[in-house]
Amino acid sequence: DLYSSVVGLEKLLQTENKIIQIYRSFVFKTEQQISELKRQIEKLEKEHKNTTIYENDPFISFHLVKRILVEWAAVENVLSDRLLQETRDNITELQISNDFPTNEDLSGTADAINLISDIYNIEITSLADGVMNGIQYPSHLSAYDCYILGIQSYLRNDFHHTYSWLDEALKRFRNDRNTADADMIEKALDIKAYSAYKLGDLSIALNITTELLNHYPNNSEAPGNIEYYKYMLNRKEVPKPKVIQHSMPDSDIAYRNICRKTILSPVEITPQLKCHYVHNDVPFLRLAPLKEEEAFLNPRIVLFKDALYDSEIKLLKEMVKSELHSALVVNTEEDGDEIYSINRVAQLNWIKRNDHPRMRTILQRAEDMTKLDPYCTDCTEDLQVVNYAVGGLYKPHFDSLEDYGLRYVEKGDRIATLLYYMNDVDQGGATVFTKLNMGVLPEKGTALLWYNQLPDGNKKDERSMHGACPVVAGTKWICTLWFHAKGQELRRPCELKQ
Ligand SMILES: O=C(O)CCC(=O)C(=O)O
Ligand SMILES: [Fe+2]
Repeated sequence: DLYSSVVGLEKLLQTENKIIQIYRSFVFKTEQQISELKRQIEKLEKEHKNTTIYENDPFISFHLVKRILVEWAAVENVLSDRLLQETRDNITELQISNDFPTNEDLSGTADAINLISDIYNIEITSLADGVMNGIQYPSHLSAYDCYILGIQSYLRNDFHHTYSWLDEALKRFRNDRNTADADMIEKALDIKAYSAYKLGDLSIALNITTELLNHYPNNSEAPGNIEYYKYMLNRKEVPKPKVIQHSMPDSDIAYRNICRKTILSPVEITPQLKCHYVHNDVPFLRLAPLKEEEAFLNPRIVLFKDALYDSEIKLLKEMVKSELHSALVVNTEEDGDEIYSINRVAQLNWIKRNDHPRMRTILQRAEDMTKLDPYCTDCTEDLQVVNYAVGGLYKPHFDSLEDYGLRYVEKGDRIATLLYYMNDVDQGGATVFTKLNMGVLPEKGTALLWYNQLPDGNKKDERSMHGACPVVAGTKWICTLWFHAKGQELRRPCELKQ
């Protein structure tokens, strides 16, 4: 998908530019043809006007026949179909390229907007006004935009959002008659009524359909529907909503609740959280100590400031940019196969430790922070660089691979996660720990460190469940280094004790 990463969006922008160029070129060439056409018509018209049949001209018949048969025929050729065909071919070529958005991109962007509304509890009207959690953004949604979002939600059988978006679209069409299109309003009323019916509200469905029939007396469906709604209402049976309300797992509820909070660090423990400079007895760190900040005490979760430098961030982004691909997750139901999932919307790529000489310094600092060994084979995975676009998220999960079958056993489990934030996110995108009721907002250059295994290293720490809240505005870049149990035997026992 193109919409779910910054790189994809850059491609889309280039694609749009190509569309502009194709049509501009068509217009330019057509204008040239038109002026050539004018020139030729004027020339032949002049000759035509100068022709008098009764004049003493020996060539009169030759000229007249030649003009009509040869010269006017040539005029016809100036208007070539080729230009139109060429333009259509260029557009088709673009449409079948990988850089052209698909219907999935459109529904994906609509899903992202609906998700932001749900997770952050933002009213559709406020969202459409570009106001998100009290922040006014420069961009907003038109009546037509709301209509399209309504149709997209409808195609997903998501009648709640369909109803809200079409309601909003109709309000906006009413306020701005210029953009109102009669067919669109008719369709919006029709689907809005149907959504109300699907949501189990027959009287609203009846009201909207009556309004529909008042404005569009020729609508063929409305009379029958009105009759049906009246009949159902008279039966006085309370109709059951036809939509299945999916019950949210507890972890999702906790996730949503923490994502909504404005202060993510738990008030109860904030006064106890300390920050200090650490040198871990490393001579270099005595000169340039690490800045460590506690984010949680039990289990211990810490932040390191300046864990990644701006130049390194720039380098890492450049290294992955051209080859980002959609994130996969391990499928717990099917033998740990990797699958696409709505639980993780992001694009990523991996960097090997030998891909660039500067990886050495980055790993050196990782070692200083974690006191774990990042160099040995199987001690860590490659560095995973991830980009989330608007709506990008990672639902609550464990990094520990305990539940995912045997294929990871060789390396040992992921005992610790070191997550670097590569930018400040305009809004959203916090990392939240659902069992701990706390979260951390991305801050450029800062790294977050936590343990996924209990101190004895043999079992997943249930408290390590975490997720990434949806990005509301801007984009989010992170990179992650997972430390595996293998190779850490000498470092782990004492260091992970609390
Ligand atoms: O993006 C985040 O904040 C969390 C990412 C994460 O949990 C992961 O990649 O495993
Ligand atoms: Fe994770």
